[in-house]
Amino acid sequence: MSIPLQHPSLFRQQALIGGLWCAADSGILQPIHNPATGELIGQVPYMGAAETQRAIAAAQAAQREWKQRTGKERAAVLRRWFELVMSHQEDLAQILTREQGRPLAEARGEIAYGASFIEWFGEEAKRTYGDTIPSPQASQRIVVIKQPVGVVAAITPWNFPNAMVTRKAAPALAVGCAVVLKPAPQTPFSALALAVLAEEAGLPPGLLNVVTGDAHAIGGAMTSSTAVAKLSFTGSTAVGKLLLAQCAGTVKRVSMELGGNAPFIVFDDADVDAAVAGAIASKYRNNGQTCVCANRIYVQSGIYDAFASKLASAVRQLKVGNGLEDGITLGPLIDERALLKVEAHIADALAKGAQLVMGGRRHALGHNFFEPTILVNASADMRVAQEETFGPLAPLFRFDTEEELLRLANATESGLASYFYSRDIARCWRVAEALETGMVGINTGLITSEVVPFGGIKQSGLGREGSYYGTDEYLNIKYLCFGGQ
Ligand SMILES: O=CCCC(=O)O
Repeated sequence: MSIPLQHPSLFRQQALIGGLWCAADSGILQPIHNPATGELIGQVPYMGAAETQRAIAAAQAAQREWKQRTGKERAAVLRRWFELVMSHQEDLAQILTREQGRPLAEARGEIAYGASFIEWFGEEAKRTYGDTIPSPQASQRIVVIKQPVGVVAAITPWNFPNAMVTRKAAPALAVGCAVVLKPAPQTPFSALALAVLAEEAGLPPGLLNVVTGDAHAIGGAMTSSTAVAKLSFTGSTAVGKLLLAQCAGTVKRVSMELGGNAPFIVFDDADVDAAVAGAIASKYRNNGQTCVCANRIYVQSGIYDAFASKLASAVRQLKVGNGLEDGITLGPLIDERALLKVEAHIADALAKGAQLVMGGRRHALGHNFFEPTILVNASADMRVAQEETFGPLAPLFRFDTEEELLRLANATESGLASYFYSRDIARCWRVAEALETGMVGINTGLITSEVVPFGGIKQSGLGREGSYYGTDEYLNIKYLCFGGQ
């Protein structure tokens, strides 16, 4: 299958190690398919530990020189990278929609979102400020400086093939680190295209390496290497725990952006139309395949029926199909495993007393398409209450009091995002402070951008990405004590 691109060189079917585009040592290739059609898009090298170790060595060598550059010099390279990404937005979106499935309009949005991290962290490169601390000793002066951690290993997910790469690589490169990236096996082409543009922007060879292939072998080489100072991972909590355990052996710094189970709460005093619009944005963005997507929708009894009926009307307006076609708002799910999980959550909920308002089945279009689904009378004993569905399923739970709601919303090991709608300012503060999540949307269903600290508490992760807090993840703090003053 060929992709009609204005710049065909953006579609790379090789990995990048130390500035060289290369094949796997074994010569083995991994086929990549379009989730909307099943068609073969292309192939990437199926690499393993040996290639990863070479990428780490190349990164280590390149970082020695890169960390000596000024923040202003590094910022200039990132600025060029940002501009190139934006000027190739259409081609990058075409690649992204084919490998990931999201509608083209949404894919263009992701390219701009991804680029915003390059722009933001390029600007922050000039602001890795230190500190001075008044000394308790008259003869001493105390200064705090920040230095790049060194080589960063990054493992990124398939749900944001572009933006999760830049959200890790941009801050790392901005502060003087080098990166070895393993993109998700389903969506390697967006990451490889970003690397093509980084090269064109003048990023020196070896600073951004992209290794595709055997997740287990590549991850193992990354976590066991003493040359890798930091691992940044976005993906499931189960894999995150495994990587955390592997990183213990070399006491690496880690950032973990793991799974969520976001409550979306609508109080009786909410603006119901605004809450419906927020629920559509939060639940159906990327077809429900976002770690901050609403997973459990709690609606207070007084407006439960009105909300359910307005939500159903809004969901009926969504159009399922191949993301390359005009007017499509929901693409396919990523793979068969994703479909099976949505089906299992629906079957479990129906068996335990929920009722279907709409959807509930694989879509007539076949492949990985699923009907947008709404369930009412969901309850705490159902899998939809306890696990992230990661699909277009909106289960509606009923609650009576704020106290009951907080108990239900916080009854999970996840703590990534939460959302609620209310027009009572006192309640807004009270509930925002009581929700056990790293991020809270109040009267909004969309909460992410490059300027905010994205991240979770509980088992949703460690560390923050984006915002000025995001650079600290790639910096070591060093304190200097000047004696004899
Ligand atoms: O799914 C993870 C990222 C979601 C976002 O950045 O909005």
